[in-house]
Amino acid sequence: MIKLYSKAKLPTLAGDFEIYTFTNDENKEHAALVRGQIDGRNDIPVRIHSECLTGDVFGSKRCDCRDQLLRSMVYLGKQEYGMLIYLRQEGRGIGLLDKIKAYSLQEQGYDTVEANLRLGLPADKRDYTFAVEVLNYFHITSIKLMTNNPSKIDFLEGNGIRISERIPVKSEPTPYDEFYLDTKRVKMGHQI
Ligand SMILES: Nc1nc2c(ncn2[C@@H]2O[C@H](COP(=O)(O)OP(=O)(O)OP(=O)(O)O)[C@@H](O)[C@H]2O)c(=O)[nH]1
Ligand SMILES: [Zn+2]
Repeated sequence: MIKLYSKAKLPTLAGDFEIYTFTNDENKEHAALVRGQIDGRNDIPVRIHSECLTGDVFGSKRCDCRDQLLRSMVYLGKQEYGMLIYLRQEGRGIGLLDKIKAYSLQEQGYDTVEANLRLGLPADKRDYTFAVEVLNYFHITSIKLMTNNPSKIDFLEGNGIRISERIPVKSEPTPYDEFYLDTKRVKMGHQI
């Protein structure tokens, strides 16, 4: 169960948000960026973003994470109501240390899925329970989810959150992430 820990105003390059932090069973420093008075307000746009230090912070070209994060924030910054939930589950949940190991295997020709499996780790180890609990905290039962990932939709729908609409999150492919995006589409079912 989560419990509100702290909140404060957070003006950003993409607009004004409020940042909420919660204590949680995993003891992870997840956060939610909120726009407007969203309590009990259904069908607001929500982005659930998984941490990518290399992309989100350093601007790595190996993935489209930063592009998706910035585009989501710019979109949300223009809405009256909305939320971005930022989950600290780096590397699809395997953590930064093993993600970089997986990158090194990808340099030997494995794709993003094969590299995880070769390390004896699941292709995707993520869990969206915290996001469901944040939505419950705000008494929201139905959202417009900003994603291309069908398994995220399945998880939320399996946990009491209706997805009334899917808002695609586009990113501009580059020569560096073409193969990665292709693998996401072919092996992980992403609608890109
Ligand atoms: N293990 C591993 N993780 C990666 C790799 N590239 C990106 N990631 C992680 O993948 C996560 C983002 O997942 P994506 O598949 O890009 O997007 P998504 O959240 O599933 O789907 P969208 O909602 O459509 O963005 C972040 O946690 C990144 O750190 C990689 O090659 N290996
Ligand atoms: Zn990334």
